Amino acid sequence: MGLFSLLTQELAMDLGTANTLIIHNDKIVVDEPSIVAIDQASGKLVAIGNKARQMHGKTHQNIRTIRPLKDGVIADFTAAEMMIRGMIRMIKNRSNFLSPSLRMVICIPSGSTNVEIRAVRDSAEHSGGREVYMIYEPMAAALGIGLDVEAPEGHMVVDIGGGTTEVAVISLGGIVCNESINTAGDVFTEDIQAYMKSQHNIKIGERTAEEIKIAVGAATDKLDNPPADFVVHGPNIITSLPLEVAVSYKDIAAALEKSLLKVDSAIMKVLEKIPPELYSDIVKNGVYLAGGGALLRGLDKRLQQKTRIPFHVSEDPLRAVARGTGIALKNINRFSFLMR
Ligand SMILES: Nc1ncnc2c1ncn2[C@@H]1O[C@H](COP(=O)(O)OP(=O)(O)OP(=O)(O)O)[C@@H](O)[C@H]1O
Repeated sequence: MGLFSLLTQELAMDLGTANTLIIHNDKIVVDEPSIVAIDQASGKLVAIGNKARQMHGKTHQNIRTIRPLKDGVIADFTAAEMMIRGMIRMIKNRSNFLSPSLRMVICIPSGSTNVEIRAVRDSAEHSGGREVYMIYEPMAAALGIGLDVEAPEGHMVVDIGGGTTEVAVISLGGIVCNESINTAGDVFTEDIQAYMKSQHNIKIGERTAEEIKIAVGAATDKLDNPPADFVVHGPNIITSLPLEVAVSYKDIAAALEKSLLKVDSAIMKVLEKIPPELYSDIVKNGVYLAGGGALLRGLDKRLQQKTRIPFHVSEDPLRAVARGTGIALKNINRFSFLMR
């Protein structure tokens, strides 16, 4: 090990609205929900990641759970810094991680403003980052999927995260055209809460709605292998008495339809903007789906039917962006032109 590598530690971070992943030495060393629990009186950190998530919706007045990111960008600076610091500390606890000088690559939504980018950079620097580089999420997703982003060939990626859906066409190491909308996993979860209230008179929390989405979430009401119904318990919104409701994937497809139409429309907008030479590459190569939203059952089939272009769900879509950020870090000189 050279002196440089002893003095400089490197890590790649997928700082997401829903989940934060850190790659160190080519391994995912942190994979935690992006949430912290704070003591209201002292302002001190009580829990982070999974532990804080377990408290979400169950706290008393002295403890507040905060998700520091909203719509893909930092919404609460103090909480974001606490979270980044705490997650970096998790690596230190797991290994002999020294951080005299920390080099970090962090991904950011392609629609970020300069102020939002500055916020991520400041938070990373305050958390110990000496050299901080940024890479746009769709570019990281494409690298993580294994696409040759430098080739003179069009690749299209749709990354449906917790806060944003990013649609981008990449060629020659750059984003040729893109759309970024705030309709993604968090909105799908809210749709399910609203649907359960309006259709079944049952009140459910964010965590239960997310469980339903994972268990029976679907983008179409015609699935070849439908999942079993998911049974939900909660209070009747009128009587407050306990209710039990069996939710089917068809219910969830109906609940998500309005939001999925917005995703369809973002994809159509990008397809309309693609230069013809790249369009034919995309028809040939297909479009890659990444992010947790890619796991919605039947989403690839739905999009394929709407566009008549093949859609592929990438391998381990929840980790594609983190993998790509790690690849960018490992090849920092080669990919410096992809970073800010
Ligand atoms: N099996 C599943 N089906 C549907 N949605 C899922 C599934 N698993 C996870 N999700 C959703 O995926 C979202 C998280 O995805 P991901 O980790 O890619 O987002 P993120 O990187 O944190 O967010 P962003 O990129 O918007 O900042 C959450 O809304 C989560 O509920």
